[in-house]
Formats: sequence, structure tokens, C-alpha cells
Amino acid sequence: MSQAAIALQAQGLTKRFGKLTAVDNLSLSIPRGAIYGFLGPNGSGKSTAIRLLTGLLIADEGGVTVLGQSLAGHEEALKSRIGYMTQKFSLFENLTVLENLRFVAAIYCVKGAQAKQRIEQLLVLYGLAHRQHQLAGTMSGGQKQRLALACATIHQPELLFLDEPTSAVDPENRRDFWERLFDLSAAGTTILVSTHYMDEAERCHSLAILEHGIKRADGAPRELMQSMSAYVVEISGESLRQVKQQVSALPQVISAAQVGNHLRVLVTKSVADAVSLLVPFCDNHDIGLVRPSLEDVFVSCTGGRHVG
Ligand SMILES: Nc1ncnc2c1ncn2[C@@H]1O[C@H](COP(=O)(O)OP(=O)(O)OP(=O)(O)O)[C@@H](O)[C@H]1O
Repeated sequence: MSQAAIALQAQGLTKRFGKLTAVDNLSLSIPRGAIYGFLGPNGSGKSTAIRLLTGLLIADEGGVTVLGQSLAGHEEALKSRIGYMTQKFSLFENLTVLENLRFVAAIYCVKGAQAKQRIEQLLVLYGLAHRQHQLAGTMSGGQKQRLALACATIHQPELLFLDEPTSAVDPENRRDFWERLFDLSAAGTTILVSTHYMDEAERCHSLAILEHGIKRADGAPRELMQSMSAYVVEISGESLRQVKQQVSALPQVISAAQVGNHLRVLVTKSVADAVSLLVPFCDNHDIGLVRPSLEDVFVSCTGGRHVG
């Protein structure tokens, strides 16, 4: 891919806090217009990585190229081309919707008639026109989220960073929010979004799975599922808790977790026949191989350490 087609590139990015390596040798390349996800559990380094990529935090090692320019030394110049929505939305709760938008417009030097027009456009686009005089602190999670997105995009950034943008909203608002992200992506905005929700990660064009600051896998969700290094076996029938306990003790089993009325077992590909391995623990159970999900990829990449 040509350099012009790449919006964001990181090479060997490392950040330490004392003895803790929060981001460990992270490299990535995101094409322009793509929605790229960081999927990882709490503390896996998603926010730290985003802060490094936006220039808010200085890396101990490694480099970042943003929109064709080295980030180091160009943070100020690149600020106007980047949008950043933080986990807690960073709104001024004691200001109205309109005042929040005006304030952010001023920060990004969007002025006069241009600011007025852009704010009016965003109020309509994000369904906030009738709430423009409402204090931001009195709005629902979904409304705050839409306002935060409007603020983050006021200067029409080419690259948008969203740090767990949907953790405080219900499924309907999450769905609506993602539709808006695809509108932005279709208009050419490159988006990096962090999440710990599998269904959100699955919507991304491409994603990185992070654990303890290390990138465990990287690719399109479908590719990751197809190239997974484990078999997925489903078992249904009686006494699944007991079956789970028994199969979990096998060294070839990465994880076993109950989903509704079946058990989903991940078996390492070092085994020739995963079903034959598990059959001795099944009685009158139905057992068979199934297609992997993104959650299975996540579990196999992280060695089953983040599921019960
Ligand atoms: N300023 C800091 N000083 C010391 N340790 C930090 C600092 N910022 C982050 N950390 C640590 O770095 C690790 C990664 O944190 P980070 O917030 O990047 O993870 P995360 O994946 O975004 O987590 P979450 O999903 O909970 O937001 C954690 O162990 C955290 O405690």
C-alpha cells in the first residue's frame, strides 16, 4: 500500500510506567477511511496506545506517522487534523449543548460564520437541535455521546480516535452510534476505536487484539476467525458443568465456557481430532465442530485468561 493511502502508522511503540510496560512494541498500519479497532480487556493498554498515537503522551521507544507526517515535533500542526473522543466524553456539564460546541469550535479555531454553520449542521446531524439550550450534565448517556462525537468532529478531522465511546450507552444507542461511524468512514474519515465489546470489534474493518500492552493478533475480523489456531467444539446435553470441569483439565483445552445450553470448548490445533479428544467425556451429548467467532479468536489469542 502506498504511503498516501495510509492514515496512521506506528512502529515499535513502547510506553513504560515505572516497572509496568503499558504498551509493548506496538506496530500497526491503518488505511485511510478504515475503521480500525483496539479490542482488549481493562488495563490492556488501549487508552495508553491511543494517547501515544495522538501525541498526548510521549513514547519511550518507537515512532508514529500520522497522515504522512512524523508525529514527533508536529503534534501542534497535526492537532487540527485529528479528533479525539475520550472515554468519559470530556463535556462541560455546566455548559449547554450549544456552549459546549462553541467552546470546542474556538479551541480548534473554527470561527465566525463557519463555526455557526458547522454547529447548526452538527446539531441537526446528531439530533440535538431541540436540546441546544439544555445543560450537558442533564442529558442521557446516549445524548452525551452524540454531543461528544459532534465536539470531536467539529473541525472535520481526517483521523478520529474514539476511546471506548459506547461503554455508557444502551444497545440501541450503540447501534445508532456505529451507523454514524460508518457515515464518517464513508465520507473518508479514518477511525480508530477502542472497545471491549466483541460485537463492536466485529464491525471494524480491521482490528488489533491487545493483552498486557502486546498486540496478540491483527487483521480483518473474518480473516482472524478463518486463521484461528484452535478448533471450536460445541457440546450440548445434560450436566454441562461437570463436563466443563473435566475437559478444562485437559492440557489441549484452551478454554471451556457455557453459552446458553451448550458448552463451547477451544482445543489447540496441535490435536489431530478435537472431537475424538472430547468424546470420552460426553455421554448422551451432541458434539461437533463449529465455526469460530471473534470471541473465540480473542480467547485463543489470550490463552483463555479472560473468560471464566
Ligand atoms: N499515567 C499512568 N501512570 C501509571 N500507570 C498507568 C498510567 N496510565 C495507565 N497506566 C497503567 O497502564 C496499564 C494500561 O492502562 P490503559 O488505561 O491504557 O488500559 P485500557 O486497556 O485502556 O484499560 P480500560 O479498558 O480500563 O480503559 C494499566 O495497568 C494502567 O494502570
